[in-house]
Amino acid sequence: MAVYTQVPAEEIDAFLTRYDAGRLVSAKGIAEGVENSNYLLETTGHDGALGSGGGHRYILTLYEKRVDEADLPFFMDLLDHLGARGCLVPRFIADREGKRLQQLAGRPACLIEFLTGISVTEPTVGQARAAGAALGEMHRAAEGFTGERRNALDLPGWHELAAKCGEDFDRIAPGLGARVADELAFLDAHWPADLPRSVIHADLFPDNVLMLGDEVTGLIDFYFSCTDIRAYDLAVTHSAWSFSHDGATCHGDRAAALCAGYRETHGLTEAERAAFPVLCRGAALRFLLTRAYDWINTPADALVTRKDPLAYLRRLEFYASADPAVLLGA
Ligand SMILES: Nc1ncnc2c1ncn2[C@@H]1O[C@H](COP(=O)(O)OP(=O)(O)OP(=O)(O)O)[C@@H](O)[C@H]1O
Ligand SMILES: N[C@@H](CCO)C(=O)O
Repeated sequence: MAVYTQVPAEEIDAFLTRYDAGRLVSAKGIAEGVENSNYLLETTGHDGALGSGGGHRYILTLYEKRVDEADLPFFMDLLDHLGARGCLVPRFIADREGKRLQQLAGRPACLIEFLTGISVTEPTVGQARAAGAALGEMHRAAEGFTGERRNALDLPGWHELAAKCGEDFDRIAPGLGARVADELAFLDAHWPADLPRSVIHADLFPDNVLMLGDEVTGLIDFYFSCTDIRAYDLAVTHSAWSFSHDGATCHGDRAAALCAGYRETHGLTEAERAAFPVLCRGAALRFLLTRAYDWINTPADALVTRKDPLAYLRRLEFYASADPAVLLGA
């Protein structure tokens, strides 16, 4: 459950009066997600009347722990850029004075366009292909975007996170601290330096892709987007779409379809293909580390469901021993 900040309905209704969005009909806290507080709002629409197909929908997001308010203009500009180039991404909605960033219940808050679709929990091969194609389209559309944001969760950032977890790693699994230290040393020695960089999503998990059947209807949750190695985005997506939830099984057909979809809309250079296994190891370590940090620092009885760091240790071990040709499926 991720509603960290409870906002009374009257307060949301009063907040909406800043916009041409109508009056509040319903507000429901959204259980999915771990980072921010999200509400699904239904309103009467700006004419004050319920449309025949029901009300108008919006997402209300209150920014919590990892999103820095100073980064929000970067995310807003990026989504404007991508949306203007045909990507199905949600726009931040401006109030009557043109303001998109607000304060609500003491937190930075934004009203966001609602996109239809559902996030799949067990992607099919067709859905993995569509996700890969959507990632490639996003990378194409991002060309020419001039905004820059450092990836706080890059290799130096992983070192910092690992240092913060320290001795507590071994409370999650005996030997985990030593394994993380070994992997960091490997990545220090092998992380590629000269691959093409661009703005990347950096968290394109199935829960951040809205779909209807095999069709992508929206890419959401750009709050980790940043400037980094472009093919690292495909590695993150590979780690998120190709495995069983516990990370014990890699579904080669899904992985191959994801990469084929990406090739259809973007493609990889020879250097990106050669570096892909290392990029996948980095992606697996990134999510292992953030999950381990949250595991250690979130009380077991907190409202939010902690995600299993070991599901990413298993992915890491898979990537560390996989045949490179198998990873890309061709
Ligand atoms: N623009 C949108 N249109 C429709 N649904 C949305 C939209 N934005 C968010 N949602 C819904 O809210 C849920 C949580 O949103 P989001 O993934 O942004 O939250 P988060 O707390 O940042 O999560 P995460 O743990 O993935 O970082 C999504 O899974 C989706 O169901
Ligand atoms: N997608 C991340 C959570 C958001 O950082 C995970 O599954 O660990």
